[in-house]
Amino acid sequence: MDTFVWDENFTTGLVNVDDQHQTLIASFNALSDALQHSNATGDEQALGQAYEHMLCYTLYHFAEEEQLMRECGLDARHVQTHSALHRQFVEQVATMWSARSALQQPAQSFVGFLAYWLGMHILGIDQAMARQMQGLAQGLTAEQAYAREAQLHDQGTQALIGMVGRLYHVLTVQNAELARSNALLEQRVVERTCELAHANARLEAYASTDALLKIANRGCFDVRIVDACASAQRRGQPLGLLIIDVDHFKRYNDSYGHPAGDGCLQAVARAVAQALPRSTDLLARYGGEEFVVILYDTDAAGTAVVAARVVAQVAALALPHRGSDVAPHVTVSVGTSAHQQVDKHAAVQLLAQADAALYQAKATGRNRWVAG
Ligand SMILES: Nc1nc2c(ncn2[C@@H]2O[C@H](COP(=O)(O)OP(=O)(O)OP(=O)(O)O)[C@@H](O)[C@H]2O)c(=O)[nH]1
Repeated sequence: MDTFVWDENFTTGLVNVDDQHQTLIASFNALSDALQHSNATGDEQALGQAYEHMLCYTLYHFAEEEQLMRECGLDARHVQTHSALHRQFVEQVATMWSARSALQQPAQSFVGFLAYWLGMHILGIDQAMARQMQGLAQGLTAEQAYAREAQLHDQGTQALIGMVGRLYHVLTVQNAELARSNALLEQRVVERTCELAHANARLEAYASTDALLKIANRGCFDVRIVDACASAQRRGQPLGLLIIDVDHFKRYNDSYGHPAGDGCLQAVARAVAQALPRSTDLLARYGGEEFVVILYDTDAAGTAVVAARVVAQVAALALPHRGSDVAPHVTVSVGTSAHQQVDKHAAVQLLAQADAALYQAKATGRNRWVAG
């Protein structure tokens, strides 16, 4: 549907100018269609082409009109004002075009601006140009034609035309500013969302990490073991578990003091982490001096290998422990469990079995692992 409809009042009587106005209106209407179309389909390429075409033709028409005015010898004051309006239009249209993505209703705003501007321009200054050209043809001097044109309009009409022109200018500037502040606002929202996501991630990590040992805490383990069982069940994969307890740790604290005990736990956590073959395995602090490890896709044999490695790795630390009657250094006991086929009760069972095995490891001399 045509946005801008030709009206006989737009006829200036200058054949070339009228023809060009008709072509210009056709290019405005084509752009209007492309805007509506791109709204519905997102086809930016056709829209860009329609805009380029409209702009090129506008520039061509303005240049032709300005040349015609000079050739006819119109009064310089008119030529100057008229050319300034052309330049203003090109600036305004470019501003609106670049800001259109931030406008509430880009198609309506943009096309509305084109239609009203062109209407005002043809009815106003283009008709004034045509009348002055007629004046010249009738033998008036450029100055006389210009003066007669001024008399044609009462002061109220002149002021009104001037005001409408200024109104367009203000509107365009405001639209551009609105678009800029919208873009700024959007950017701020993106930045704040990003900061919030980082803060949430930090909070989540903080909430699921043991402050002393910097490994997963009990809460994290409780969630992960349920997930691990569900995943193993779904994929038909085995799942292994270790519970690790530092031997005679109370005596360690008693002998070396609580801060040294903290350091010992940190060293043990590092040693256990080194004994874990896969980055997907989860080491967590189960409580006090107890650790727990989830071994994904690991059967009983694999679990036994890891358990043996944990016991050896901690012993290899050779951390002196004068209170221990097991060895002169810090040792751990490990209870293991592994399910070949995981079902929905697996988490509770794996923990109970590993716990019972740990008890056995303690009861049978410590510094060892026992399979549950
Ligand atoms: N330094 C320190 N000690 C802790 C921490 N958490 C728990 N403990 C201590 O660890 C000790 C655990 O002692 P018990 O549960 O009796 O076990 P144990 O002495 O290791 O003896 P077994 O397990 O039988 O070998 C307690 O004295 C707790 O106070 C901690 O974060 N830092």
